Amino acid sequence: MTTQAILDAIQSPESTPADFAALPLPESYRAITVHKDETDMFAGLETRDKDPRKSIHLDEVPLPELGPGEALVAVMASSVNYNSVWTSIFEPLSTFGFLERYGRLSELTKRHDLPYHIIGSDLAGVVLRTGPGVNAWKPGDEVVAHCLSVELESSDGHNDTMLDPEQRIWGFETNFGGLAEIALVKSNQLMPKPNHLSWEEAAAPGLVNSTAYRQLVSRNGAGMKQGDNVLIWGASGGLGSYATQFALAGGANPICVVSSPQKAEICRAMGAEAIIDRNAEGYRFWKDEHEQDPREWKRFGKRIRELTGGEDVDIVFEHPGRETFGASVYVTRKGGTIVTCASTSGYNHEYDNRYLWMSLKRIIGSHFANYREAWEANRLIAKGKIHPTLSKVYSLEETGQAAYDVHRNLHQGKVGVLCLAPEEGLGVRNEEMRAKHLDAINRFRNI
Ligand SMILES: C/C=C/C(=O)SCCNC(=O)CCNC(=O)[C@H](O)C(C)(C)COP(=O)(O)OP(=O)(O)OC[C@H]1O[C@@H](n2cnc3c(N)ncnc32)[C@H](O)[C@@H]1OP(=O)(O)O
Ligand SMILES: NC(=O)C1=CN([C@@H]2O[C@H](COP(=O)(O)OP(=O)(O)OC[C@H]3O[C@@H](n4cnc5c(N)ncnc54)[C@H](OP(=O)(O)O)[C@@H]3O)[C@@H](O)[C@H]2O)C=CC1
Repeated sequence: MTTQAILDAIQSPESTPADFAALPLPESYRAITVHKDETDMFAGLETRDKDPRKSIHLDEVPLPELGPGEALVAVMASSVNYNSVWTSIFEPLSTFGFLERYGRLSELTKRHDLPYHIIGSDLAGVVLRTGPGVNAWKPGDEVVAHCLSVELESSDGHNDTMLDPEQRIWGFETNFGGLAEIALVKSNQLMPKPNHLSWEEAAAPGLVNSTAYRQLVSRNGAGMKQGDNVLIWGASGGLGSYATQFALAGGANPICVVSSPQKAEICRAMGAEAIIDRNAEGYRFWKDEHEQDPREWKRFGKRIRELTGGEDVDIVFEHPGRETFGASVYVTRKGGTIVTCASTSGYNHEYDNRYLWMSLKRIIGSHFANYREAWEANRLIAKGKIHPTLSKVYSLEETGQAAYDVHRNLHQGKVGVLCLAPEEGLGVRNEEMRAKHLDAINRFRNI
């Protein structure tokens, strides 16, 4: 049995749930992996010189056993997230440590502790099989998957599932991720595929859209409201391209920071007016490796005031980390919020705490999203209120190059990967709705 029969079933409009349930599953499938015995391959190199094209492999792997509460999904398309870049350069830690720790939890989780890690935290595809206890989904359902994996055996996670002590990011801290022809997920990761999008468009928003939603919109994050000035770093990147859309759709005023005129143009096309090209304006927040330059924070703050008519920002949408964090804390208005979900440029942040406490500012840590937040973020995509920001699409074989592009900041928005889908543009079920939003859906394409 090969994956071709699965693809044929997905592409036939006649296929029924019973047909999918009756499809024999293949014993193995193709998947993007990193290898445990290569964990030290980049030892001694600078972060920027660690090349994902060298560590990322396309392997034939055995199909994992399906457990209770789980689903096997035929993956039509996936996307590259920065977490896959981290995995591929083995920073800040090798993800094999996460798999080993997960493997110690139970007989079933032992499946994840393997000498290879199938990576990827997004997918759009079709449910093939569900395990015992799964009633909400059935074979043949067209789905996307969010990347929150939780056990929920402790009371701690029952207010907000992100607080579960066994909270993990699927395809980063668990195995059997989405950059593959078949993926293993918990059924409470599944959500309906937006029917006006192709497979690769539907697979693009998931992780970053959900993260930006919690970080910026949800009461668990900054709780953005109408009229807020929101400073968005990397506003045309993965997270930022969704944060910018949420700010605009929610009646806030995004101040978009980017690093080229081309990226500024993308933000303008999304509807943003206040844009800062950090390259053109040459901000140097650090004088050297050890000392920041508060005059540069002030110059940046003045520029923001010019763009807002004299106002400071209510919210900073932070993720670059060490390089920008001091400036982010400085430019936030009295009582405002810096909400952070990452530290791309370094996780040891420094800022002048006087500007935080004397001006009653708050720093909020935010990480991915709970199921409800991911569902709400996906619903906005399905309703055409927020759009995918897919720029370029690669084949599964080219995933190393796709990850390299993201690592070297050569990409725009999101980068897609075709898994089982033989070409782009398949899987659209609602052409009428698509036609209404076509320009917005294609805004990031091929730039
Ligand atoms: C959705 C997409 C997201 C992204 O893209 S995010 C970006 C990518 N992600 C990352 O870069 C994060 C990668 N992860 C990490 O770097 C590490 O993952 C953490 C630093 C977050 C955690 O480090 P660790 O060593 O795994 O965890 P510990 O909590 O330090 O646990 C080690 C031991 O320390 C004990 N411990 C924890 N807190 C305390 C405490 N407050 N007092 C005393 N001990 C403590 C624990 O229990 C455990 O112990 P025991 O080894 O025996 O199990
Ligand atoms: N905790 C969580 O749940 C999540 C965390 N993340 C993390 O967030 C980070 C960003 O992810 P994502 O948006 O997908 O990545 P992208 O690379 O797609 O976008 C990030 C953008 O940030 C800007 N940027 C990068 N470095 C700097 C810097 N030193 N100073 C200022 N701006 C910078 C760049 O834009 P420009 O050059 O135009 O300024 C870049 O395009 C990653 O570290 C990722 O692991 C991502 C998703 C979820």
